[in-house]
Amino acid sequence: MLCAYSHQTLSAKNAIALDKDLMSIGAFSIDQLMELAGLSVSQAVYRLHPLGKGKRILIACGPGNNGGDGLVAARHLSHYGYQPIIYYPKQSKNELYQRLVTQLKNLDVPFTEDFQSALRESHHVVDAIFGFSFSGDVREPFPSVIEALKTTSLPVTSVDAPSSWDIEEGPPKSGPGKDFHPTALVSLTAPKPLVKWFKGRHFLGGRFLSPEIAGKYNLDLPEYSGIDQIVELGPSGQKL
Ligand SMILES: NC(=O)C1=CN([C@@H]2O[C@H](COP(=O)(O)OP(=O)(O)OC[C@H]3O[C@@H](n4cnc5c(N)ncnc54)[C@H](O)[C@@H]3O)[C@@H](O)[C@H]2O)[C@@H](O)CC1
Ligand SMILES: [K+]
Repeated sequence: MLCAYSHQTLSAKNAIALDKDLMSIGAFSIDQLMELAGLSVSQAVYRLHPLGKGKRILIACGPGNNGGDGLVAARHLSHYGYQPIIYYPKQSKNELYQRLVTQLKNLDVPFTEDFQSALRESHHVVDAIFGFSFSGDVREPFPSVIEALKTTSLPVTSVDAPSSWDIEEGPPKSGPGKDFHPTALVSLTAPKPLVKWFKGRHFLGGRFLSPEIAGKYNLDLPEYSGIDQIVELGPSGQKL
């Protein structure tokens, strides 16, 4: 049964504030949060796209933490038996990301600079390009990548936000992201206001909220079951 409820979304401003609270009040390190976020994404891909549907998963990673979630998800997917391939054109020099890249190289996970060719050989795409800190027009080299995500016939799973969507206002009215509607979305911590415009399969992940922090942001979120790192929601964030 679907039942709508209030306070199920987090504005971009509150998502940033909550992220800081998780690291101060919550005493988490960014590595821990990214690991749990990426683990959630890997579980959503496994749920949506079991190994028998095809093993080649193209993971498009952006320059920030959304991209880091993609790198972590790729490592888990490799351990599950998938064959991830990474497109990561704007690599951060930050030590955290460099370690994530080394971990993937140690598993012989390939990196590519040719997104279009990799797309032709893949079975599923993970969009880990931009999350809650995206703003403005999409800058190079990502416009053609977003355009390809929009037109591909492959399923696309977006991490935290469909990349190029405004966190509050949803799909852009012009540019490469116009009419980009991914197959699935994994909202991290809590759905963002953009879910009002989302129509696909929707999961919540990032199982790290304490009652204190959830209460501070007045979040009324569903319970995770057993050892699951994800819980399925309605497209606009309703509890199922
Ligand atoms: N508390 C949470 O919910 C957590 C969130 N995490 C992830 O962190 C994400 C937010 O990470 P960040 O704040 O690093 O930001 P993002 O990863 O959303 O994006 C920031 C990067 O994108 C670039 N960028 C922004 N607008 C652009 C444009 N128009 N064209 C081209 N490049 C653009 C910025 O220069 C910056 O490098 C979340 O969406 C989520 O995926 C997790 O890693 C950890 C826990
Ligand atoms: K994304």
